Amino acid sequence: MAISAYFHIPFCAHICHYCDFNKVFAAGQPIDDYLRAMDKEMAWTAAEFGRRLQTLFIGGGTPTVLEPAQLGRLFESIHRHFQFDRSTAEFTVEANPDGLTSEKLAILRAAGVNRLSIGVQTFDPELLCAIGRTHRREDVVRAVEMAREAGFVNISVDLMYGLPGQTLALFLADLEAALSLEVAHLSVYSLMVEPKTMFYNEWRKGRLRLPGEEAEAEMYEAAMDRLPAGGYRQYEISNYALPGRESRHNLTYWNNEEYYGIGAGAHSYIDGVRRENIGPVRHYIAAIERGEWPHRAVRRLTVREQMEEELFLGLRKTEGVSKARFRQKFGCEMDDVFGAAIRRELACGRLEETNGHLRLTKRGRLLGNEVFAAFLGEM
Ligand SMILES: C[S@@+](CC[C@H](N)C(=O)[O-])C[C@H]1O[C@@H](n2cnc3c(N)ncnc32)[C@H](O)[C@@H]1O
Ligand SMILES: C[S@@+](CC[C@H](N)C(=O)[O-])C[C@H]1O[C@@H](n2cnc3c(N)ncnc32)[C@H](O)[C@@H]1O
Ligand code: SF4
Repeated sequence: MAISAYFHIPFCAHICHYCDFNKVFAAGQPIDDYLRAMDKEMAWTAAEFGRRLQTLFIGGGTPTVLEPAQLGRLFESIHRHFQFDRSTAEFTVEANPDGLTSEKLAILRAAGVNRLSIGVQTFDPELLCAIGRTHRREDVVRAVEMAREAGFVNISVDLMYGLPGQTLALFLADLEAALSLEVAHLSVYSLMVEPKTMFYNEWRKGRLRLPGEEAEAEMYEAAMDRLPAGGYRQYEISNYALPGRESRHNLTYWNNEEYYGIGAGAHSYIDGVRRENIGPVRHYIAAIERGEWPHRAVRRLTVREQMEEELFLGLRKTEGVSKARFRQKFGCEMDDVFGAAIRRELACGRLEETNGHLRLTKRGRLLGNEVFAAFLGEM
């Protein structure tokens, strides 16, 4: 059976003030050793769990900071260890708007990459500076143009809201600018202030001026109104797509299906077991060079935990969780397991039932975390 695979490239040319993903400043890093270590992890993974892939996602960090020759080696490894059908597999690479070149884009296309996810966050020059991004609005327009010239049709753009100093008016302007790009897919994330980021330090010192909960909710609602008016369907709490352009890779996560995670800090889910790889680059390389799987944590989920994940991940999708799929996977009814919490959330209008699916209402989407907390409280 074909499966999804995530490949992590933890290097960035510059570190953004909000980012808590597994990444390091690229200069001086043992990138070639890292790619060799990934090659081994790919070989072990393919031998143990199978070679056939249906979706591939190279994320980071910034995969496109790799030099052309390094990108070539990464793709050579992927093609040597795994098999996928170029015409049907979804193959995404993440990129920043600056630093993308037509040479790199051509290498991606030649390797079978057919989806490009560009991190834009905002188009406003002052906000870009405030969050530590190095690109300008012109870079975004040029990156999208260059990607199209290279043959990319399936392009996605990430935006963020709730940024320090961001107003509803500024965010509405970002939505319009994003719409004018006419890309296939938009992800719209609310800023999370996470430990070990520059923003967290400022926030602790009381120096980070965030828009506040109410303004943030208004921005979320603005996206939920404006993007569908532009032809995009919201298919997940933070994701919007033109018809047929939903991210199949990310849907494997929300459908609680299996995936490989290769590289430092990558997560995988296979046969009911979640694994998290070692994060620090040198420790990851050292484990592999000793001939050991680079795992930091391995946990077999109980059936109960698998059911909870089916519910929580599935509720992120606009269509919700399918009751029939739940029955098929677990041999029992969702209502028998979570009945009391479901009934309460239905009664207060944060959940609804349609076409055999349980899903968040529009209000529920706004209060997503509270709904999840209500379920967890019950458990
Ligand atoms: C981890 S980055 C990797 C891709 C690429 N380096 C970039 O910056 O676009 C992927 C996306 O995660 C989102 N992101 C990162 N940190 C975040 C945070 N603290 N809160 C919300 N979204 C965040 C951003 O929208 C970003 O585009
Ligand atoms: C925030 S999402 C952005 C996706 C993008 N909006 C899209 O539609 O393709 C991607 C980020 O999630 C993280 N990520 C995704 N899958 C992962 C996995 N299996 N293990 C570790 N990190 C993962 C990576 O940091 C990656 O840069
Ligand atoms: S947001 Fe992207 S470019 Fe910025 S530090 Fe995180 S991974 Fe690197």
